Amino acid sequence: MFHVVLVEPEIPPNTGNIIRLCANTGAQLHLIEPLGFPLDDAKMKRAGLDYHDYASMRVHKNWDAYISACQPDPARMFALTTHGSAPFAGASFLPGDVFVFGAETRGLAPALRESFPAQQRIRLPMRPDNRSLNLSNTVAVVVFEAWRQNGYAGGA
Ligand SMILES: C[S@@+](CC[C@H](N)C(=O)[O-])C[C@H]1O[C@@H](n2cnc3c(N)ncnc32)[C@H](O)[C@@H]1O
Repeated sequence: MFHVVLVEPEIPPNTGNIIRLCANTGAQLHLIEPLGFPLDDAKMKRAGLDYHDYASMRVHKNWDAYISACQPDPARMFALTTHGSAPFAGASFLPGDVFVFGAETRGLAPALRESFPAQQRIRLPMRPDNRSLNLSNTVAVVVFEAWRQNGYAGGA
C-alpha cells in the first residue's frame, strides 16, 4: 500500500478527487491540518464520493503528529515539488512508499521540502515556462506510476 500525504490542502474538489483516487488504487491518504475547508464541503462531495471511499483517509493535526503516529521510513519518503532535483523518469518505488504533496497555492514550505534529501525531492517534467501541475493530477500520475511499477498489486 502506498501513502499519499497532502500537507494543508486548500481546494475541496482536489481533495475529493484524491480521496476517490486513493480508494480506487488502495493508497492510504493522510491529510495534514490545517485544511482550507471543512471535510463535509459540498464541493468536495461533487467528486462523487461514497461512504467507503473515506475509509482510506486519516487526518493529522500537523506534520509532527503525522510522523509520530505513522513513523514512516525517512528513506522511503518522497517530496513532490516543482523545486525538485530528482527526475521522475528512473525513480523506483516500493510498496509502502510515502508521497508528500504541497498545498495548491503555496506548495511545500521550504523548511519541510529541504528536510528531504535531494534524491527524494521529485519533480514531474513540464514544458518550459509552466509553473506547476494541478495537485490532484500530480497525485494521480505518481500513484499510478508507483502502482504500475509494482504490477498493479491488488487491482483487477
Ligand atoms: C499547484 S502545486 C503548488 C504550486 C506552488 N506554487 C509551487 O511552486 O510549489 C501543488 C502541489 O502539486 C505538486 N506538483 C505540481 N506540479 C508538480 C511538478 N511538476 N512536479 C512535482 N510536483 C508537482 C507539488 O506537490 C505541489 O506542492
